[in-house]
Order: sequence, then C-alpha cells, then structure tokens
Amino acid sequence: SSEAAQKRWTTSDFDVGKPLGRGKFGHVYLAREKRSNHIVALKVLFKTQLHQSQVEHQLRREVEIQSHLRHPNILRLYGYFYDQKRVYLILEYAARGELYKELQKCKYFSERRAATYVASLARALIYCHGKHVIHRDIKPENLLIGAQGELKIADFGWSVHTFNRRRTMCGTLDYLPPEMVESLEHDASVDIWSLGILCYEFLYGVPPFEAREHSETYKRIVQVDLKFPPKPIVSSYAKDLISQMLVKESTRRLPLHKLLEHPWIVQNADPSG
Ligand SMILES: COc1ccc(C(=O)Nc2ccccc2)cc1NC(=O)CCSc1ncnc(N)c1Br
Repeated sequence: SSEAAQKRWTTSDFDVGKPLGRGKFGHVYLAREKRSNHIVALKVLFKTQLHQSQVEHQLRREVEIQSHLRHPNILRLYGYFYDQKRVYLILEYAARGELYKELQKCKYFSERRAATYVASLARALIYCHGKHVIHRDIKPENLLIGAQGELKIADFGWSVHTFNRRRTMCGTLDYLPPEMVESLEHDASVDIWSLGILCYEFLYGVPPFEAREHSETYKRIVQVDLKFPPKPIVSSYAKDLISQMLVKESTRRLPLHKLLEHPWIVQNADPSG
C-alpha cells in the first residue's frame, strides 16, 4: 500500500520471528507488523558493510526501482527504514521459501514445472523491460516460491535502469552471457540468455556451461558449448527453446514474447503461473 511506502517505520512496529536465511549483506527474519498482523520478511543490512562495499547508491536505486514494480512474480519491497547502525528492508514474505533448495531436493524439475516457472519469469521480465529495468542476475539463488507455488524474482541487488547500465561484473559466472563475460555493452537480452541458462538448470539440475575451473566455464560460455546429456530425458521442444535463447549474437536470441508462444511453453506451462 502507498501508506507502507511513506510511513516512518521502526523495529517496534514489528514482532520479529525466526531467521529466514542469509540474504545479501545481512540476515532476513520472518516478522509480523503489529497493527495489521501482516506477515513480512524483514531484511537487516549493516550500514558499515554497505559502506565498505560502496553499495549504498545501489541500494537507494534499487529501492527506487522496486517502489515502481508491481508484478505477481516479482517479490515486493514494501518499504524501508533505518536506525543508527542498520538499514531494514520490509519485503514480501514468500511462504514456500527458496527455489534453489527445492531444486537441490528434486535434483531437477518436471517439464511442466520448469515450463511454468520459465513462463512466469518471462512475463516478469517483459514487465521489467517495459519499465526499462534489466535484471541481469536471474539465477536460482534469487528466486523464491510464494504460497500458491508461484515464482518470485527476489533480489534486485544488480538491476539497473537500461539508460544508465554499468559494466560491472555481477554474480556467479555461470549465468553471464558472452557479451558480459567479454564485458562488452549489454542490454535486456542478457535476461533472455540467463533465462535460457535457468531453463536448462531446471531440466538437468546443473547449468549448461558448468566446469571445474572459472577459465573453463568462461571458454564454454563464449563458445556457447551447449550439450544436452542423454539423462534425464528432455523433450526436443525444450531443447529447441533453450537453443534459441543461448545464442551468442544477442540480437538473435528469441524475444521473450516469442518465448511465450513457443510450443514447449504452450504445451507445458500452467497458465496461472
Ligand atoms: C525484493 O527483494 C529484495 C530487494 C532488495 C534486496 C537487497 O538486499 N538489495 C540490496 C542490498 C544491498 C545493496 C544493494 C541492493 C533483497 C531482496 N530480497 C531478498 O533479500 C530475499 C530475502 S530471503 C526471503 N525473502 C522473502 N521470503 C522468504 N521466504 C525469504 Br527466504
């Protein structure tokens, strides 16, 4: 609510509960806002750490970006407040927790589950690109699952407005497209590449260019050394979609709206997302 965005919150407005996980730069707790009984995730960031990592401006930009984003597959940032030592982010609580833990548990997802997640992420990214925001850090660690099993993109630590895009290196190498590992200019099509990596990892349990050494992963990415193992068995429609997303030439990657019309998505994704 817009009230949440303006109100001066303090920790005494919340009953703080169990730790939910170690997010970026700090801990996240389950919390209940006392007046409304609304359950939220409260992320605590230490000012000293933010200062040391020189990310204060990034956090301010992120809060600004997030305050304009409203989408069922994007975790809400309701508001923030701070005290002497800490900055607190009031986040939407994703009741079924972290996607990567679910992926570790199941090893890999069914084609229906993978396609449903990929379609909802594509819709969220279409929405972000419509607002000139590219996410650039789509990986399992940044995805959460809501109460109805819906996917939520949760971490905008690296999102930028396209007009002031920066060429900083971000996150694990596995998800970076060639133009980023070669630190060239990049645009929204980086998210298409990352979504292709994610789709592969949903179906096979590992990202496509994984290797023991960073240098090896780097080589496999720039060569787009894409291989589909014989197991688990994956439909040729799924392989076709992945092959159309993991294309070196960024302008030739399948556009997100075309992804939603791809037969593998049409036949496998649950429309409710
Ligand atoms: C919109 O979600 C965010 C927005 C911003 C930032 C953030 O730290 N930005 C940032 C921090 C420092 C510098 C620059 C940017 C982080 C998140 N999100 C998270 O950290 C996820 C916390 S874990 C969790 N959350 C809800 N339900 C659960 N079940 C769990 Br587990």
